[in-house]
Amino acid sequence: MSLNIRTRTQNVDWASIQKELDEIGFAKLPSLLTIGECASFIEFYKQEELFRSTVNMERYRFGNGEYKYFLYPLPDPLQQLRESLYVELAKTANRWAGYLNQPAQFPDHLQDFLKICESYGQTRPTPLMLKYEKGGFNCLHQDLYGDIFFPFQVVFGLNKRDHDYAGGEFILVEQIPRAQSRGHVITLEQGEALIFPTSYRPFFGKKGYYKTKIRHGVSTVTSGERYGLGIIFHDSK
Ligand SMILES: O=C(O)CCC(=O)C(=O)O
Ligand SMILES: [Fe+2]
Repeated sequence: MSLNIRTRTQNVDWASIQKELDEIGFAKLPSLLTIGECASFIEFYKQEELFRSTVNMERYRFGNGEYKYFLYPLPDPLQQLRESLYVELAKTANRWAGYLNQPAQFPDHLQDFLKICESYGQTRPTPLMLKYEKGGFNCLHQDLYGDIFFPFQVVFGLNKRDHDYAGGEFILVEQIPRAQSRGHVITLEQGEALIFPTSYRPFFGKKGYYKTKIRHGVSTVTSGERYGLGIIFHDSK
């Protein structure tokens, strides 16, 4: 039997992930979800009662595709992922705040961070699922839903690249002050995830650390259907 998701998350080599996050700002997680778990998330997508809203991306000119925000209570595997990933990433978030001479502001556990969100009127759940068909894409954006935001988010690939779909690479664009922007293209295998900055990262330059603004998106899906699971830690207004 496979270990529960919380234990699998704890067993990741976080020291090397932390190092990668410090060096390049983003890091891939090894497959945390089994193929069966990916399939059950794709099944969730059809169950309207699990979601609080559905967004047609074309309508808002966000891209071409559809996404749905989950309702509370989140499905158990998602709750486990959100809580256990938060514990590790809060360490990085506080370290990054230190690089930028800000106080450590992220509590050790998700439930305490969500209390801070609540005090700012951010109470609606933000974890989401996204679906793109041929021709689908997601414009470069940031997912900020109020004054409070957690500096990392995580996205999981739920189906098999170059089998269930083609194209649809994940894109990060880093806006470097007084310089040209840098793009990163990341492919996700089924069950793999990417940790990336929600808004900015501390970048070590000649005069110490400064912030580079980071936006993310998805390139055009050229065939098939691509499903993703996005874990955002701050709640929304
Ligand atoms: O579909 C994707 O991979 C993009 C996900 C995304 O924008 C998010 O998780 O915030
Ligand atoms: Fe996003």
